[in-house]
Amino acid sequence: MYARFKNNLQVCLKLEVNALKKILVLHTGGTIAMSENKNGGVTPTSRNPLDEAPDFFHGQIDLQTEDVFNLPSPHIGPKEMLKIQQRILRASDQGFAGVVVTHGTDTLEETAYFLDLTVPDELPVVVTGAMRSANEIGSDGLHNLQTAIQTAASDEAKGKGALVVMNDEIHTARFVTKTHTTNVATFQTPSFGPIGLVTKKKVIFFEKLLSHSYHPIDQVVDHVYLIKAYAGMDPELLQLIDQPQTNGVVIEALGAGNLPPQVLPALKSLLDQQIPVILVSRCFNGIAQEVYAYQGGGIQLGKLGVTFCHGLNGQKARIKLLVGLSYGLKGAALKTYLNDAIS
Ligand SMILES: NC(=O)C[C@H](N)C(=O)O
Repeated sequence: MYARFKNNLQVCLKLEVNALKKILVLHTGGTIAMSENKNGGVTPTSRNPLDEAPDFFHGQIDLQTEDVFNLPSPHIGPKEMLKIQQRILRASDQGFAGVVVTHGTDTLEETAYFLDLTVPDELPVVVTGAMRSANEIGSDGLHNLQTAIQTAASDEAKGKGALVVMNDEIHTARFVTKTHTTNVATFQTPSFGPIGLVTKKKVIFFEKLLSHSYHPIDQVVDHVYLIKAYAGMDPELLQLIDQPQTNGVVIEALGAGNLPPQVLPALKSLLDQQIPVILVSRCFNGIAQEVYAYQGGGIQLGKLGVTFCHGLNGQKARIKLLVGLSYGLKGAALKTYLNDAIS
């Protein structure tokens, strides 16, 4: 379906590229590969809209395109993420200078962070998508694809971990999140902001990555859960996942990292069985920390053995827990791995 685009598109970065670079574009589906039908529903089409991509760069980038699969992103889970990662790991041996992944936006931040945690950062990986399908007015797919390729081809993109490029902004996969259901400016990085911009003339980075570790896993564990705390939280939620197959749980806690006291017995039962329990905040900004000393407060939770994961949102912390467990990390090593989100 993508063959014509794949084989014919010899594109070039019209701006600041010195040598011909080999960039791999991996399509995985999402709105960027969809069109609106006559009833107003947005669906994957038999002819992929990206086939219509113009020759943006006039032969100055050696661009190769492949379909990994064509799925709406709510159909994507860790097994599909692993498939994308395995293809990217092969790409570095095949002489590609960078990889762009097109992806549905609903779970884009999770796939992007999975790639950040499992691919070495010498190979730029840039994930992009679209909020408007190909035949909607103001469709953003081709523009995002173009700017993502520009970013992947930029020398500065190396050593930054996986990136998300949408709406002319460059964000780290680690912290970016989808903040709006439909707006094209949906991808934002709470607390920190973007680390770069794609302008009409060039790709500009204004932040450096301080540290990056990766774990090249080749399988993924399952039964890693994500639960959100709320006022009057029912302990039954935690009791329900108290099962032999449970590998770990992330809780989006209240405020700075606190839980209602009535869930403590169920929480303790999980911890007594060495099931890792990771705490993040349900707040949009800031980090979860051991601050409060009342019952259910962060200090008590820390003493019980809960792991605080600083700065990640719930869905990212779940991906990190899943990657750590899939790599075989346990006990103190797993705790350190999850603590270290910011640095
Ligand atoms: N804008 C999008 O891509 C949303 C779509 N539902 C998806 O994630 O596949």
